[in-house]
Amino acid sequence: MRIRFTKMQGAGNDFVVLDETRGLLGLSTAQYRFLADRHFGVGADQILSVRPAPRAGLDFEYVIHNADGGEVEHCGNGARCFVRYVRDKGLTDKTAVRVKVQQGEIELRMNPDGRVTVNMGAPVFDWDRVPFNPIGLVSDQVNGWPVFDLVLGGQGMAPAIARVAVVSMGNPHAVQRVENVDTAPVLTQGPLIENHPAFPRRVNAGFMQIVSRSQIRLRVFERGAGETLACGTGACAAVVAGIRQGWLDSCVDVQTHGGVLTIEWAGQADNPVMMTGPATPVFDGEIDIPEL
Ligand SMILES: N[C@@H](CCC[C@H](N)C(=O)O)C(=O)O
Repeated sequence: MRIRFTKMQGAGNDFVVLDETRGLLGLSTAQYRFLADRHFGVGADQILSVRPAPRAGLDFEYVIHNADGGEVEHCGNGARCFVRYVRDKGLTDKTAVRVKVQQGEIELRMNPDGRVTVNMGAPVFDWDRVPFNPIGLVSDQVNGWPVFDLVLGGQGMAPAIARVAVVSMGNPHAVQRVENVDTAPVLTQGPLIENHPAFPRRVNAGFMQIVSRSQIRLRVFERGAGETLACGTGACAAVVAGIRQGWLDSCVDVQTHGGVLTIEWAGQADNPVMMTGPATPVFDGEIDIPEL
């Protein structure tokens, strides 16, 4: 099967975007994995499939698959690329669109400066909904906010403890504070946190360096994709965790290896998290996808 695609990136988190507004392509898990493969396919952290709105009042639905082929609930950088894509391709001329993702509905707005603002919805702290099982973990409180010690041990590494705050932005995140993201153990601890048994659907592992009350540096080892140059939901989760622990103000610039995302959160559980950042097309192409 030969399909058309658009390659996009948002702060260096890269995507293959597929137009399924006129019919589903019916790709298998292995075919998503093939598209994401940087040697045999196009190469991407995630695949975004744009579909028609499932009900009146919505403009579209978009479905997200990680590079490992698994479908996921949410993707912040992908949301910004999605809205740029539907406008560039003439699928809508609206500057504000409402879209269904797996875990709900989100609103997106194109700004005059070309950046995109996404209302990511309210963070979720209900452990069952993350999902997260804290039973048996040592916990503490920072500014009245619970943090948990994950005991990590892998082949060839001394046992380590990662003290994480847990939050869902529709998808699960475990965020720890580090002195310096450049030397943080992202590649050694990341896979161990991702697969820690306290997270039954695995988790995205964030490493946050506080620069000031309005600026952090962040690296994220993403579930199903490994370390990416930026993670939008990870940036939201880190800022929420930093505000809750008393370290950050309500508007924070998040410096990632791929660019800056601006995150705003008023601090109450039901306040939505707003994310603003870039969304850039890279190229259009066609590819033959094997039967997999
Ligand atoms: N890169 C994304 C997050 C994509 C999904 C994530 N890997 C997960 O499995 O939850 C973002 O920008 O938020």
